[in-house]
Amino acid sequence: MSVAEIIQQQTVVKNVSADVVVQATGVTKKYGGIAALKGIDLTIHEGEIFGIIGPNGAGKSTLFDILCGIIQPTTGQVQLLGKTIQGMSAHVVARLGVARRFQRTAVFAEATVMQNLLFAAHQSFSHSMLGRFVHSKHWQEERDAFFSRAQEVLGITGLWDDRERIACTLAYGVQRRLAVGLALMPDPKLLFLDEPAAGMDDQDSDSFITLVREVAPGRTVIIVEHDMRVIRKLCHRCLAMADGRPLQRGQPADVLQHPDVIEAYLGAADE
Ligand SMILES: Nc1ncnc2c1ncn2[C@@H]1O[C@H](COP(=O)(O)OP(=O)(O)OP(=O)(O)O)[C@@H](O)[C@H]1O
Repeated sequence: MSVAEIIQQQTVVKNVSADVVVQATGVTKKYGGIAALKGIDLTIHEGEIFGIIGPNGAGKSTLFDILCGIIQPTTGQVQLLGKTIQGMSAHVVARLGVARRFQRTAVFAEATVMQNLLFAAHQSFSHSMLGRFVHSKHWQEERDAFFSRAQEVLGITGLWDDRERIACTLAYGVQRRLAVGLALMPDPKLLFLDEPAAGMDDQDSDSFITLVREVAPGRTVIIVEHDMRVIRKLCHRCLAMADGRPLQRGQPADVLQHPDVIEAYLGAADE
């Protein structure tokens, strides 16, 4: 069975099991006089790899930041994994099982790959410094758990042989792999990837697509991406935006050839 057939089949399965993981209703965002989002409704189901696309200034990053709780909408509501996230700090949202891989490479440059993963794990520590002394047995158990999780993530991301290498000495594509590894440390149910393929050549982006496919089972993945090749190959569905509004949504092949979407990209290119 071809990859396209597998994705097609997965899409059909997803439509049957309609467990909603992300629900945004009437989301708007104003920055002073600028309306970055003008009313977005969005439903994403468990297990989907969902893309958000659109020309520069369409509002993708603003929507993405709102969906993962980094910024609050001006009006409207967002539910993640069944919980309304209004008023929650990004840290509390993360505890729901949400992880974000940032647009920048986002690794600790002078630390080894393994140290990077362990730092990422410590950021999600359930004990404060005082708590670590009071619950030292639990802390040690947690630390051991982080170490085994880091080993798992090294395997998943194909970074085992690089585990003792200093992050800044890794090739660009490998650093990006590590950045995904950091986001995978808490084993999130919902994984947000912000322009993961930016700056990659076709070979790196193909290997990145394979990685995301491998880590996707059991999670929902949301990607903002300019590279339409990645969207086409990876996503089950996508939302195309323009000027703060939804333009089209559906399977990438249909959305990308829709005249309104083509027009939005051409219009942006003319500006
Ligand atoms: N912090 C901010 N303050 C003021 N205006 C903002 C801010 N963030 C975004 N905007 C404006 O909101 C609109 C949408 O921006 P946003 O970054 O969400 O678009 P985008 O689709 O992600 O664009 P790009 O692909 O270039 O990153 C733009 O007009 C932008 O200038």
